[in-house]
Amino acid sequence: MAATFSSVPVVDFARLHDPVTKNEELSKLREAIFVVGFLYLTNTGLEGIIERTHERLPELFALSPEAKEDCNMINSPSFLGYTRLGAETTAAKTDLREQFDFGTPGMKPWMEGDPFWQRLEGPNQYPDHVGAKPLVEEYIINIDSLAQTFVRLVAECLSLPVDTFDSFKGNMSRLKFVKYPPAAQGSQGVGPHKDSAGLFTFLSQDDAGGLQVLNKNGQWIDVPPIEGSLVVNIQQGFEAITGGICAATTHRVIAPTTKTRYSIPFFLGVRLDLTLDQLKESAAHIVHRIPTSDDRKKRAVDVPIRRGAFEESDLEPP
Ligand SMILES: O=C(O)CCC(=O)C(=O)O
Ligand SMILES: [Fe+2]
Repeated sequence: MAATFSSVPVVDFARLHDPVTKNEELSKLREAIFVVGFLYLTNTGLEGIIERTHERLPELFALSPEAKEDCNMINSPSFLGYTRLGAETTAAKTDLREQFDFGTPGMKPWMEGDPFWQRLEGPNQYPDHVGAKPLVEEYIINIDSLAQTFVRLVAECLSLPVDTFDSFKGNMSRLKFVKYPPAAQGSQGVGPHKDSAGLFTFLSQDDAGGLQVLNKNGQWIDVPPIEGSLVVNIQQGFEAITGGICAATTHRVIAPTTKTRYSIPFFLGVRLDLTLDQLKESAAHIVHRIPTSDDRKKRAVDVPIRRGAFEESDLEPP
């Protein structure tokens, strides 16, 4: 039976940078990437900006319905802006959450003649609230830099050259502010899903709880809050470029019953101009470079990949 997990491992970002502890921490990271697809990242140095941002969320969500409608996502071809409570469905059920979506600042509006995929990269719609724009921009700059460092550490833990994944980064990443109001016991905050369009997610959750991940035995495992940490998970974009070896894990949020849950996920974007052929070629190349003694690589080339982006026959033999 495939190795599975009963809790989400903790990886210490500071220890990944200390020459004395680096190798030990890299092997924890490797195990988390291969077996769980989720980990807590602690000691990131972003605790200050994360705390300051959480402090501002209640007032942003308390803006008038008109102020929020003014920046409704419906106006944005890039799916950026506000989504009201109950407007989103996951796994055929309504999610009980309200959210603001932002993208990496500086994107130009799509123009006739631009490639069609570029419509997904566009300018933000900020709520009309003092300090909202600079806060979002500061958060994105900081977390984007952490995310890029993290991806290099992932390459290292897989024994790949550190820059292996650099060229897969997209022009635009996404940041969300999310509010889950209290609801009846067992209600769906967000239904079971895998994060899709990017490489990795970096989530800051408050102390309300409710996040769960699905292990390979079909059990839901709690991801209780650890103060100051980020919960990091693999997205399907990364799963595709690693030929299914590093798989995205299904997760969900059970709505809180007594207090509001606020969370801040950041989705590191993948390049949107990759063709399927380029993706297959680079995935085969990456899988090929992961040491042959590795069990998971053997599985990736031996058996059909159920959750990968393509069939086993596309991979080179080890
Ligand atoms: O809000 C959370 O804690 C998780 C959100 C999530 O999984 C998502 O938006 O993809
Ligand atoms: Fe998610």
